[in-house]
Amino acid sequence: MRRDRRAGPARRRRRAFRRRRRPGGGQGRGRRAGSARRRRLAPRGLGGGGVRGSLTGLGNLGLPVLSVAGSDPSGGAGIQADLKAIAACGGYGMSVVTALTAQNTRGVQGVHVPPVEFLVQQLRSVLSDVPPAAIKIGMLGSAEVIHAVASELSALEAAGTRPPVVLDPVMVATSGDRLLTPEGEAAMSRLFAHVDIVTPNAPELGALLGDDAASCTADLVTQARRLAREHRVWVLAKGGHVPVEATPSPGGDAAASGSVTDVLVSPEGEVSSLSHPFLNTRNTHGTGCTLSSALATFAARGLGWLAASHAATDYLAAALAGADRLAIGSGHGPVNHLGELWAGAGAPGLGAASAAWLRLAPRAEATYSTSVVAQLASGQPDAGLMHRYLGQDLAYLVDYADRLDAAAGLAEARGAIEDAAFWAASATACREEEPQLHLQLGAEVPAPDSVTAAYAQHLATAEADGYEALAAALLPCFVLYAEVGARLARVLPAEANAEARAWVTSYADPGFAASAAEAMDRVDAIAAGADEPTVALMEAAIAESLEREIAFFDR
Ligand SMILES: Nc1ncnc2c1ncn2[C@@H]1O[C@H](COP(=O)(O)OP(=O)(O)OP(=O)(O)O)[C@@H](O)[C@H]1O
Ligand SMILES: Cc1ncc(COP(=O)(O)O)c(N)n1
Repeated sequence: MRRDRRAGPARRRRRAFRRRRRPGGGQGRGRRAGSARRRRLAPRGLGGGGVRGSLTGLGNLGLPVLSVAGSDPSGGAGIQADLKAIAACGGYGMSVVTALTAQNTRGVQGVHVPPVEFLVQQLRSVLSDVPPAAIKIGMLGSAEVIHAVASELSALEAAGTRPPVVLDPVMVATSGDRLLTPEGEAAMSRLFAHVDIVTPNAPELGALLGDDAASCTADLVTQARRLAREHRVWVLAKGGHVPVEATPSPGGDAAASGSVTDVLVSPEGEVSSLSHPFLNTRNTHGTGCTLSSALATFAARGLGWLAASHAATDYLAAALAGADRLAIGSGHGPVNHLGELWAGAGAPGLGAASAAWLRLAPRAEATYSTSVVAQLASGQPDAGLMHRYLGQDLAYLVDYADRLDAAAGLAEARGAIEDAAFWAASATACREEEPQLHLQLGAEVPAPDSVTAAYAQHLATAEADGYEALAAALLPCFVLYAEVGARLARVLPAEANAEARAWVTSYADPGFAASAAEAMDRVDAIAAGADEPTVALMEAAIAESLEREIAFFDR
């Protein structure tokens, strides 16, 4: 399929966040969780707290959730992550800042804890005006801060107004940098009497118990039960640091194989496991912050701790699955907090072609199960299969280049000179450049088979429908190949053979990604000038081309 590496850089980065099917049917589970509303356990020692009801006309959306946490100026963790997660999960986020960090995706360069009196002032300002429906506590920084927060919570308890409280006992960042003084670590348990649920990761759980970090789920369960029993508190012990058997596979935004298990233990010692596919991504900065904020928000919305834990881990799994599409920073990037929303409802300003492609993302996942892509991902594609596929691709490219030229002609006729130049340059690359890969891999041009012919027929029909439909029909060949190239580059085994490596290198090329992004931008712009029926025609053409691509890869 054809894409052009010489067609110039994309003007804007493509915003292509794909919706990913949630592991284990997240929606269904969410619905089950919803039915658990009202069964939420009241905070210990309190008369209820609970759901505030539909005060706003938004149902149980938009209830205030307070994050008491540190600031991460790079936006992936701390209050910045919390506010995004709270919003994404349906809450109204508020934040009281405990500490400022100088950090980015590579690590923490500095920590500043402002005077504790000012923290107390912030808390009282917020609490006296906007009683939160739940509170999440994150980075505290020092023992002094811990004591101050404990006192404020205890004042709320005395007044009978403490809402559900989630404590993420943040000690060390993903980068390994310390976020709490040793005195603070020792003081952390002082807060347990004033919170409902604690969400330690494995090293934090070990530290809280004066034990080693759990190295398997069974140990995590044992330790979580101990903490829950000793402090009469719910414990959601996170399994992200517990070793997992993982082998790369292509079947996810980040490759998934094996699972990560979090463990929820009630104060009475009842254990529930929450498992999600392990995602082979380095973009895990702020997962703990995100999870605890989501948990607080679902509690604010009236879910019990088990239901809220399911909903929160499902949300996080989806945000993690979309993390690689954000591409923020050079270290451990953030999760994609709003990716599911953008994919579902669309994002403001998103072009019609981009939006159509986002909506098609669940369908596009089928690409990774096709014989050709799955075998390429294994690193050892069957030679016969590749020969057949590459030969048909050569045959396809002949026709595709002609259609690109046709698009150039139609664009020129309308005076769209830049579009015309882009399509024409793409056609040239399609004839002169791309087949070199195929020929290098030993392909010969055969007669088009029925799949290739059907794709050619679809492009011909699109051309007959007009410039807009043709441009739309040409698009998936660019963007799907760029996406497949990028994803396979992440999961290709080190021992991949030369054929797999050459294919993946070719389509993971940044110049090609830029061309695909430019194609998307141009088709978005074409759609922006089209009327509604034409946009509908374009959306249908994109969907049809995707089907043809999937069929093409499945030989
Ligand atoms: N690679 C992964 N794939 C899937 N889920 C993950 C992965 N890494 C972490 N998680 C999930 O993210 C959440 C946070 O887990 P983790 O044990 O890493 O906590 P944490 O150390 O507090 O997070 P952070 O990375 O923010 O420090 C858990 O729900 C865990 O299951
Ligand atoms: C302000 C702040 N709070 C919490 C974390 C922990 O998040 P992570 O462990 O993902 O770095 C962080 N890095 N920064």
